Amino acid sequence: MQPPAPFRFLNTGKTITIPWTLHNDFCDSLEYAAARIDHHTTIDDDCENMMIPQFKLVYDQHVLENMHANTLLRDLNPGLFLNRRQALYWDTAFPQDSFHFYVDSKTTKVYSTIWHGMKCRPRPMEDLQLIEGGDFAMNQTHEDRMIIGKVITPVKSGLCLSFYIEDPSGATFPVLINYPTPIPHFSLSLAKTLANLYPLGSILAIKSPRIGFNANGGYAIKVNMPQEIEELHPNDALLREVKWKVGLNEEAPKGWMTYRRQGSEAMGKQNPLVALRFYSLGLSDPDVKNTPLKTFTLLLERAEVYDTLHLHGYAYRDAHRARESIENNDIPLTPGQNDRLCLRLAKAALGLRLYKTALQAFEQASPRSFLSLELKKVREKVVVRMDEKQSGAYDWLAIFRESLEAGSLAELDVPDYTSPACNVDQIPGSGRGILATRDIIPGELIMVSKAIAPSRTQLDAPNAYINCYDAESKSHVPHMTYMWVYRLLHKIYDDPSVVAVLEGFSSSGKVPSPEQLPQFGDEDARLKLLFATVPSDLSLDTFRQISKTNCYGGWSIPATGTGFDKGMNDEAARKSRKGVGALLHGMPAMINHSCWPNMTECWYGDMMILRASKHISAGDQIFLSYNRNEPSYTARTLVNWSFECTCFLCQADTRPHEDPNARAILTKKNVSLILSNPLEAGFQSALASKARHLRDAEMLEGLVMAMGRTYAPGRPQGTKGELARVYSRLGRSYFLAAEPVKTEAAILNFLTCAGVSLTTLEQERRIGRKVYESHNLEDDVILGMMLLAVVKGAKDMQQGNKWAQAALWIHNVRYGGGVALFNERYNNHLLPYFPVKFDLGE
Ligand SMILES: C[S@@+](CC[C@H](N)C(=O)[O-])C[C@H]1O[C@@H](n2cnc3c(N)ncnc32)[C@H](O)[C@@H]1O
Repeated sequence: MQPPAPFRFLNTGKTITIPWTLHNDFCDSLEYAAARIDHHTTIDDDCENMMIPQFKLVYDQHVLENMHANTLLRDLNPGLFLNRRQALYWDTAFPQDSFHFYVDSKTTKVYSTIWHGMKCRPRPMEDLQLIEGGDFAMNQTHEDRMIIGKVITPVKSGLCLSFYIEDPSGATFPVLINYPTPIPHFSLSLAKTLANLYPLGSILAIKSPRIGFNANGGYAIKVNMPQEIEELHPNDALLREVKWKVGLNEEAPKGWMTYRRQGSEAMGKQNPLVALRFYSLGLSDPDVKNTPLKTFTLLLERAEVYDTLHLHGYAYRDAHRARESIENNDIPLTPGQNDRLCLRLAKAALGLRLYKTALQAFEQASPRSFLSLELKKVREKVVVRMDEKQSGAYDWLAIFRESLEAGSLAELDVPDYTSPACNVDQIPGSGRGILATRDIIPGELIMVSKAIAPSRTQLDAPNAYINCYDAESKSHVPHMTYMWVYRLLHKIYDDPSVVAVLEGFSSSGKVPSPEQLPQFGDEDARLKLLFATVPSDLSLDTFRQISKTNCYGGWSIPATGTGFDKGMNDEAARKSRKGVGALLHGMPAMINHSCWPNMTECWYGDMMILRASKHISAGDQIFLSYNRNEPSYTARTLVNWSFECTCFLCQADTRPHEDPNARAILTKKNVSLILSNPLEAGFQSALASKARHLRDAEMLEGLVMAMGRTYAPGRPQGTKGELARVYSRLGRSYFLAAEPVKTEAAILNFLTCAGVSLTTLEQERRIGRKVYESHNLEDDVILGMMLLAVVKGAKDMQQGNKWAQAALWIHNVRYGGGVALFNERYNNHLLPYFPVKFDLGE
């Protein structure tokens, strides 16, 4: 009988030979995979161009998945394992495999994984049974087992981290680690770091291992999270009985001081991940385990590393264990040691936003220690945070600056806040929702909420597309969701109280009652949970449901407000904003949607801030727009919500005589004019080319007429968002063409169509401002008002100031922070272009 032809992997060109015994299964699998391909062709926005490779990988995945299920490794074709000699050869023969993790690549790489259930806590080694590699079955996660092996080849970092280990029986296995470090983006470019995390000769315990295929069609142990691997000290008690048949000599045991020094050197080189390895090795030294003061020292040092990595839960647990190791053995501490303990406890508690706990830590500190300055600084910050939590009076300018400093994945220690003016209640037809308990005015702060798990795919996995397949629900998991879940798992390991929050979300189709709301603010409960065993594991499917119904796509507030030069160019505006990614929030997830909302949201780093944008009466429901609160955002109507929106705007859109199609065609045809920037050649030359601006204006006036005819007669003026955009652009052309009267008319039309309601004379007298409330709080409304301020101010400075103050008011409703923040965002940008200095009041 002829052996079957090798199977060529579609995406790689690599081949494997299918043994006869499996040939029929294999062919069935192919058919099965082909039948399922349609199901897997939808991908998210980030990865449009990856359609075909992803498609092929899914195909491969199904083929492989169905091939050898439930078969023990020792029964499989041994040809698919490399022996030791081959493994070492692999290392030298393919040096080109050794490139940085993801980051060097110019093209997106597609990488497949199958995820079998989420482990919400790292498994302690005591719970696991030690077995040999041959006892594993294919494509199964061996929940209660672990395998021990020595690293016998240097680490290579291609699409995932890979190296070979040899188990005590002498069998070799490749190990593939998808994300080898606790914070995904740390995994990306640190080739040296990665090699140092798993050096030659180190002894690893791989917990709950799973056997799958590597890209060459051979077998490999697959690891998703770094917590699934633990390094053992050469003198570890577990190794006492282990007899190595062959293999490298393990790293000679070093004294604990050596590990400590190496840890501190790694920190000095700003390599916290390597430091973590050394401190952990030191801590697992049996000598250290028996000497409380050594344990204390190393734990505090490791806690500092965790703090640097923003893993405050781990930091707190280490500091707490350090304290216990001393207290349980009645060991006196020097004032210096005591204060280091207090500082570590307080910093970790601040990071976790456990302010009462942080204050308690300070109480133990001595008043005149060498750390007193640092302790004082941290204490002051804690006091400010407690105040904010109590009163809702935040220093937005300081928080804004902090969010910029901390970069695009800023994780701030700002407290959450929910105004007493609102309450969660059951809403017929839409589950839980939030009602106003009293009248609320525009600009009132309603909620502040830190994201539970921020994730940005561009940062967490640049140039990579992860094609994840959930083995439990047998379905494909979008890349964004996969990355978010990955981060969320780290958050759960760090702070298990997150699980309690997740359980409060409507994830299973049935909506929990308001009483089942997770307790977001209970510090004592959170502290207790930090030391509790997380009971349940959540399935990837549950995570996916939670992310689908409750995640917001956030944009952190940019350093500068949109000025005249940036205009309304969507693309430019998009680039200038920093996407925070998929964000899950606690309380804000209780808010229902309306395309005509009465609230506005913004983000400072991972903090979501919600303020009322309109007057809300007691008993009214408060709404957010899950899209953007700009009526001109036409994509709004294309979104396929899982519910029918019946808001004012959707009603207007579906009236008889509306012609949204004609409107969409007109917008599309003229998009380059509407979105063009009249300031392309700079402010001065733009002012000089009056004729060009008048030509633009003429075309825009024509567009206003044509667009106007697409709306049904009697449609409320404030819901004509597409028209608003045209008017806004028209206003800027007239402004540059030095046509003040026409500028004023165009901008006033823009504001009306954008949903800004201006005050009547009586209202203006009463509340002292030009704007009563506004549906649209985007930056171009602020810009429009500033232009109006300039043209009005040329004739009447008082009127000019009023419009400048209106712009400030809009800014303040959305972002808070008053004149100080407005100046910070506009002073180098918009205000210097104007011939007059406005009195912004306040
Ligand atoms: C972020 S949650 C809002 C809180 C949710 N009502 C609850 O009880 O947990 C989003 C979900 O609420 C429901 N929802 C939100 N806005 C709605 C609306 N305007 N009409 C009907 N259902 C809505 C939908 O089921 C949606 O998937």
